[in-house]
Amino acid sequence: MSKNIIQHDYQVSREDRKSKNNHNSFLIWFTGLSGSGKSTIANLVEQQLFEKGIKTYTLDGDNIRKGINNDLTFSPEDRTENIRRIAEISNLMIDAGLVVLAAFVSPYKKDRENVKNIVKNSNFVEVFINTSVEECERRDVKGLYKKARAGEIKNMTGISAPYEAPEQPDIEIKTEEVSVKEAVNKIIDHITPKLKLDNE
Ligand SMILES: Nc1ncnc2c1ncn2[C@@H]1O[C@H](COP(=O)(O)OS(=O)(=O)O)[C@@H](OP(=O)(O)O)[C@H]1O
Ligand SMILES: Nc1ncnc2c1ncn2[C@@H]1O[C@H](COP(=O)(O)OP(=O)(O)O)[C@@H](O)[C@H]1O
Repeated sequence: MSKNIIQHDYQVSREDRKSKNNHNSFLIWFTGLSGSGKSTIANLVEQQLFEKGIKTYTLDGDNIRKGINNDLTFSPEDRTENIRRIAEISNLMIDAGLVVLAAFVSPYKKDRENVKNIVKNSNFVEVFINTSVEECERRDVKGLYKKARAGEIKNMTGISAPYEAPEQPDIEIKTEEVSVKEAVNKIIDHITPKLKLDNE
């Protein structure tokens, strides 16, 4: 089927959009357990970028799993499809000239590798929000761990489903050791050089 799909080249290119925005576009991918701190940190990173005039957009479970991916469960296969679609959406947004922040548990290494392949290595910054399951369970922001322990939620990452930690993330944040502010600063410091256009 795909052999009959012929890509149309449009006159306004990704490069044109980047130079109009005066910054590069890429994907900052936050992975970690539920309650690890992905949304808290991504939200503050986006605010700082936004205030500097950077064009951003954040994708997270709320706007994706309630919308375009509302047909998907937490089975391994559906998580893979969830992450694949998010990667494709991110790729379009990168094309549109945005700095995309994506905050998903994304527990499988092969799925995160697939994201990197879809958006291309140079457009992918992996941020591992490394918080122990004990701490996430203690925080239990949404009461999900309690439900998982009671057997009301199956496939709960960290309890009854695996989390494959990144081995060489671009950035690792141990939230039990650093404050939210320190975490945000570390990420901003890492991505600031990446924002600069190559011809500057
Ligand atoms: N079984 C199970 N395991 C993990 N998480 C669960 C589960 N059921 C519901 N939730 C809630 O869904 C959010 C995770 O969705 P994601 O799309 O990020 O998951 S995944 O990347 O497809 O694994 C996750 O959001 P965050 O807490 O923001 O990570 C949870 O609120
Ligand atoms: N250093 C830290 N970094 C991020 N979150 C932290 C930190 N210390 C405590 N928290 C708290 O942990 C919780 C993380 O929740 P959330 O950001 O929704 O996680 P996730 O998006 O990974 O599910 C928040 O209540 C946040 O205030």
